[in-house]
Amino acid sequence: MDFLDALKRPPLVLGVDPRPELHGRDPLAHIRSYTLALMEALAPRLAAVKFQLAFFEALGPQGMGLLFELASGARVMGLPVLFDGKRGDIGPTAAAYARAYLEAFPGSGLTVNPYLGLDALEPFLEAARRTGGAVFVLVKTSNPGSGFLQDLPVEGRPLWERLLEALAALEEGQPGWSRVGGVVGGTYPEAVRRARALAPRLPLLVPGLGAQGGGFFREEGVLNAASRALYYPGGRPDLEAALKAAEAFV
Ligand SMILES: O=C(O)c1cc(=O)[nH]c(=O)n1[C@@H]1O[C@H](COP(=O)(O)O)[C@@H](O)[C@H]1O
Repeated sequence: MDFLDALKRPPLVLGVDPRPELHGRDPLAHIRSYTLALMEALAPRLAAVKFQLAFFEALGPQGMGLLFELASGARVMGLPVLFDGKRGDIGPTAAAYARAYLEAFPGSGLTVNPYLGLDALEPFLEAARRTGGAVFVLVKTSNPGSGFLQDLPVEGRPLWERLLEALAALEEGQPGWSRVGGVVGGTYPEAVRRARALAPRLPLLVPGLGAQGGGFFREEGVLNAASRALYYPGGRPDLEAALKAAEAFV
């Protein structure tokens, strides 16, 4: 499955960030059954499922096994899988991260961190080209302090805009959507619109919908991601409420 197919689906991404304390006495078993049921119920309304690696890593080795099972389940349901790991390192290590999450685990998209520079992004991009994947680079993140580095002026423009333009240049000359995307927080609506205008061929992952106060964007190529607002509507696992929440968005 090519991750870019996500862009032909409804523009909503289910974020899976499981908190074991909300899942009763056998949390892993409940996270497994709830997530599978939720993905199945929401599938026609979703572009993709985004698994936040930190929450699975925090569950230890069994959590990583569960991640593999749930990501495989999503693929069987025909849903593109995005791993949110915000990885980034020197070339050979970046290549190992890319092998891990775009090949060994059944993902086809991965979030990455651009702090090491464009050469360090290349192994991710190379893996994405080979596997039909996509790489989403942190551009303007949703958190209140993101401006400290990301808004720094560079030749009169915010750093994140310069980064976005450099990312757009990576896949120049290729037809269709780029395999490099940008992450722009929905808590900064002006930045989402500006990013859409500056890099029209880049898929944009826009997290922050709902719980962080971010809105829903209908611009082409925008994937709106919600974790708590969809996975724990009302603050707990609730299939019916999640379906209603998804219906309200899409
Ligand atoms: O890359 C991300 O997905 C991401 C980028 C960003 O700028 N802000 C952000 O919140 N995220 C992730 O999106 C999810 C947001 O969760 P909710 O606030 O519960 O919807 C978390 O998994 C975050 O790690």
